[in-house]
Amino acid sequence: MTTPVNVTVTGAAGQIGYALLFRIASGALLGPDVPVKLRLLEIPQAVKAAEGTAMELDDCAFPLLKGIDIFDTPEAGFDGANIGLLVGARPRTKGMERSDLLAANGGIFGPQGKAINDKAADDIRVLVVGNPANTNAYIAAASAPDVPAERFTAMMRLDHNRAISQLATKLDADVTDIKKMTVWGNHSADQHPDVSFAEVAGKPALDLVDESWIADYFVPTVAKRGAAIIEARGASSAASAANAAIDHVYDWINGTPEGDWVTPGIPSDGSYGVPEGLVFGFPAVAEGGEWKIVQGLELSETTKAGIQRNVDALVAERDEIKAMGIL
Ligand SMILES: NC(=O)c1ccc[n+]([C@@H]2O[C@H](COP(=O)([O-])OP(=O)(O)OC[C@H]3O[C@@H](n4cnc5c(N)ncnc54)[C@H](O)[C@@H]3O)[C@@H](O)[C@H]2O)c1
Ligand SMILES: O=C(O)C[C@H](O)C(=O)O
Repeated sequence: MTTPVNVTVTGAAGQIGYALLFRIASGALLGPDVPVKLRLLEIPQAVKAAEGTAMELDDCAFPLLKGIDIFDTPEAGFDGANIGLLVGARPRTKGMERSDLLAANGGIFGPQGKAINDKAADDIRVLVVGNPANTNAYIAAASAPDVPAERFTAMMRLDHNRAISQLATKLDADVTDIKKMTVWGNHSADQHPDVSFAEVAGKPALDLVDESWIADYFVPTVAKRGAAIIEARGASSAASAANAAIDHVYDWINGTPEGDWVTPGIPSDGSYGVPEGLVFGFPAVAEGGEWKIVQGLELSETTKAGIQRNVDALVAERDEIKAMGIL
């Protein structure tokens, strides 16, 4: 039998964890022939709830699920991990400044990065979902000097999927007709959703929608969708976030379809003027388990400005965590 892949999920007892674990166990993360072992990492107070979720996973009798273990230290949770889904994070609570949020998450993603460095399998691939996802991924990567930085990624796929859905709705098109969508930058309201290169059933999207719709509806709707979901549900997105995490990892491992690209948050190699190392949403294809940034795109002034806005925001976060001595 194929050796099971060890998948560590942090924040396993949270709402994204609950939407994610059953899909991983069903084979959606890696494919219908790949057995998995789940390693659930939680804080001690939430271990009991994680045990409840594990009982439910058992009760599904998933053919591909070959084991579930629950841990409350990163060293144990990431021991032998092939895939790490870093979902658990410190949410912003009332009265908390942005710097407090960065400091609290630095205290989570620094030690988790170190544990990945020391304990994970050589082929470890990490997706950070917990916010602020791009900077948390940066902190984890910087805390794992022995792991290639490009193995640390942040989730921009939810923004990418939201952008596809908005364009499809506007044009009454099928989502599968939309290719080459891009969301540059940070998973925050600063992000720059970009239809410049998108195609709809083979036609340039820019020939089908006008500039005012893009600027006044599309960009703010996609960028503020997370807040709109919170407003409507009274809780942040969970199933759509879990779905995007599945899409990101599935494509990373199995490759992106020919003639299309997706948006992962990946450490910059300096492409498009983004400072090296910043974890940034880029148009990218996956081949042989590696993300490759799509090169040679001719950027409009609007796209260049959107990229710069995100660079400035992420550089500010990076400088802030360095000033706080987190790295
Ligand atoms: N990148 C994205 O697109 C995206 C989308 C939606 C949500 N998010 C973020 O994902 C994160 C999780 O969301 P949720 O709705 O599941 O939150 P949640 O509060 O329901 O669950 C978070 C879980 O993480 C656990 N946790 C906290 N610190 C931990 C640690 N050090 N180690 C292990 N587990 C820890 C908590 O005990 C809790 O069970 C949040 O930061 C949220 O903002 C990101
Ligand atoms: O958790 C949030 O603040 C929102 C989330 O990142 C989302 O985009 O849905």
